[in-house]
Amino acid sequence: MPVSTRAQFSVVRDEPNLATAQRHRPIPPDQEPATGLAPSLMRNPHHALKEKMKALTQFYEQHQHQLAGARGQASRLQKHIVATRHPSIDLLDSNVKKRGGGGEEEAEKKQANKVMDLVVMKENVSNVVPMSLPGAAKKPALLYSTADEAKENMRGGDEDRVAAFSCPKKETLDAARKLSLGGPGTQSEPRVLRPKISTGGGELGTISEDGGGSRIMVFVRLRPMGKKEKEAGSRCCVRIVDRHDVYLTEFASETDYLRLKRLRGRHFSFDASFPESTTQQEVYATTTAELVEGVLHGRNGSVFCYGATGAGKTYTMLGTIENPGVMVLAIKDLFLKIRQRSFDGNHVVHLSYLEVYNETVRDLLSPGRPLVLREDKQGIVAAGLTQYRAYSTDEVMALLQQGNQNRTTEPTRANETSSRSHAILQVVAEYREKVSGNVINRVGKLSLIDLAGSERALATDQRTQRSLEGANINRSLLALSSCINALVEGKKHIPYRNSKLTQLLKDSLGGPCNTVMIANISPSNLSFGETQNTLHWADRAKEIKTKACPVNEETQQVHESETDQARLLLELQKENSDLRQQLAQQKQKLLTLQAQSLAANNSTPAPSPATSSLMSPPPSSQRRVKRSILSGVCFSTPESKKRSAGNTTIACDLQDRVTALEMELERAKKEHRLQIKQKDDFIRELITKNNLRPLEGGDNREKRIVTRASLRKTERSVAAGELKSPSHRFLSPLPTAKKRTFWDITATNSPSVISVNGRKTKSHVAAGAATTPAAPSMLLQLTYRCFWFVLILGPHLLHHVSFSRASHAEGLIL
Ligand SMILES: Nc1ncnc2c1ncn2[C@@H]1O[C@H](COP(=O)(O)OP(=O)(O)OP(=O)(O)O)[C@@H](O)[C@H]1O
Repeated sequence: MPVSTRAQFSVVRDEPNLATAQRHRPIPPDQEPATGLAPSLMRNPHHALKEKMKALTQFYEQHQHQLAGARGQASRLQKHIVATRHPSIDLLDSNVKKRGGGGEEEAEKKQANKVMDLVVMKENVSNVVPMSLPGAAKKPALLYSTADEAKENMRGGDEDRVAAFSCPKKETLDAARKLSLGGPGTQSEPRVLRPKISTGGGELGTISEDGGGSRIMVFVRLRPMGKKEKEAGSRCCVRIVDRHDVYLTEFASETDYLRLKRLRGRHFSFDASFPESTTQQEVYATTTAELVEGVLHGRNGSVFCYGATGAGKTYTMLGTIENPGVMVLAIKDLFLKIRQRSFDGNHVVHLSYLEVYNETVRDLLSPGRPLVLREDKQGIVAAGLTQYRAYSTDEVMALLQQGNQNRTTEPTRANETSSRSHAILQVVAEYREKVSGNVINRVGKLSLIDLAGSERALATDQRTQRSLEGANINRSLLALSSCINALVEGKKHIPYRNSKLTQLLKDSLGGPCNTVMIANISPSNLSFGETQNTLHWADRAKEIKTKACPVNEETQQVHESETDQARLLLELQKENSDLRQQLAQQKQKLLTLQAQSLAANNSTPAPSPATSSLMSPPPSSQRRVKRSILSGVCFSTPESKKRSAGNTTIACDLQDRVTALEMELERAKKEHRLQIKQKDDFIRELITKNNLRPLEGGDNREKRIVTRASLRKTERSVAAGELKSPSHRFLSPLPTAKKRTFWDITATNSPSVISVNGRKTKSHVAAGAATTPAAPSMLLQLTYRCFWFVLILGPHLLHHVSFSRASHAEGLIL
């Protein structure tokens, strides 16, 4: 075994004098060392080293043995933790897998590290120890500050005292945090486990049926990861378990070496939490359907979406054409149910839509001057706000669309179509329902609120206008947070007047109203601060109790005659709607036919500008058609009576136009035929005159003008005065004469330039025909054929025909 000189030297250093002596003189075997060292050692200094190595090996083996024992305990602990593990681990797993980091072994190692790190998470460790853990009852929970501390404690046999994750600790009188400020900085708050709030005997998550005092229902919706977020390499930091619990995990920054590989997180619990795959219909059914039912029973209801900018509030409330949101679905449901329940079909639905932008209230349905808020018996009202009466879902949709076009949206860094205002849609429904012989008049109000995004200035934009908007948005959300705090703490004074938004939300928050809050969150770890903030306030809002919601209804005694009348009215209404439907179908058919005929017309050669201007509808009607088509696509609602009526009007217009155009064409055809006849007569007359008058000069006598009329004359002579069929006119009048080809047309007999009576002129004069009446040139024949072809072709070539005829005749005359 090689012995290091240093080791050797160290021994020598222990016994310096002896070593020096040994080095210089040999020790006699019988001499005992006076130093107390073993003679063997004295004899062989390497021996001491061997002994030391042996001792070290033994110590090492012991240590290994202890380590193995500790590992066994750790793996047992790990198994237990995995069984009850925090979903954040799954999040981290998935993120690691996504990044494809390392092999299996490495992943296992990472997993072990993660488990350890999670164990030492201060944030998530609470003083609640799961009952399943041995010794849980007798031993207090542990808070390990470092991984080493945790390991040490485990080694000491305290591994069974490791706490599980639980709800975050919460102080009842929480320091007033402000809603809009977002960002981290809330990590070190002390938390206590909050007991679930009972809803007055009702199940958690239900709206009180008897209208008794209830609490705000709070739901959380997680949106899918955005494209930009994916591109920025963000990781998912939210996990929803059992559609109820939300686990939020903070990944330490890669540059934060102190907390590298550590996870911090929080756990929240809501009435329901929706993962990213949840459909709009599901969200509506869980959050708002019950509220709509309440409205139909005469109770007021409010739904508002809260969350950071770009978290999906507008998507949840409005949605898209393909996936309509809560507003659209609620209104559809409302109309459907009213129609089903209305005793006499005389329901009234009023609608108003406003926005709070930069602390001013504006009417979205008829934009104009800012509105002033006033408080009267009904609560806070915006003076001068337009109340539209809507008769159908489609009408509401159209108004909603109109309102949204007027809403202030601007692209920000966080969201390309960021809503810069809080929008409130209010629907007041009034109808009469017959319940056990009595007619009940019910009035309910539904408020649907899409708040502007809570944001930090950096998340949006630094430009002045955006900053101002952001400040105002934050101001109103700040006021909202103060109101929530005051309501939760049961204060007498609730500062509703701090902002326009809170004034308008007074009824929804602390008034007699069933209220639902939907907190929208993003899954990206880049939005961790905002998400945590949103969840914090959503969690806080759960504690707000609303006042008892009185039922707004009036019972009326109805006479039998009145019932009969109502029944008759309903029957008539039904019949009327059936007839309207039939009419709409008929008109639809008519429209299709007209479209087909228009298409057929369009497939013919393009008409002249004049004709096309005649045939095409005026631009205004074109626009109307386009708009109606667009509006038809807007929402996938049933055909509205109104729209079909509009379509029908357009169809009738089109029909009339087509008929007028057809008549005009017919008249033009007649006129044209008459003109041709007149011209033929005129030409014939000319020829007759020419034949009667002897031409000047001998050669010239033989010259004669070959016209269609003259040909006809020849034909007549050939057929012994019989009138030929028009097709016959195209035959050569002299079959015996040599047939000329197109190429026989030379400069001499070309109609292009010839001399008649000493004048150069363009004409179809057969100059070379000396003896016999010359056969018409090929060009002439072609012209005739073209002429008839054009004549037969119809009205669309009318102008061409007239032009060629005119020029032809002119040439002949000349
Ligand atoms: N559940 C969802 N499913 C699919 N896409 C969604 C979902 N939620 C939001 N989005 C998309 O995320 C983007 C931002 O959503 P949205 O405009 O609703 O955010 P916001 O919270 O209203 O923002 P702001 O407060 O700035 O108006 C949109 O492109 C939207 O289509």
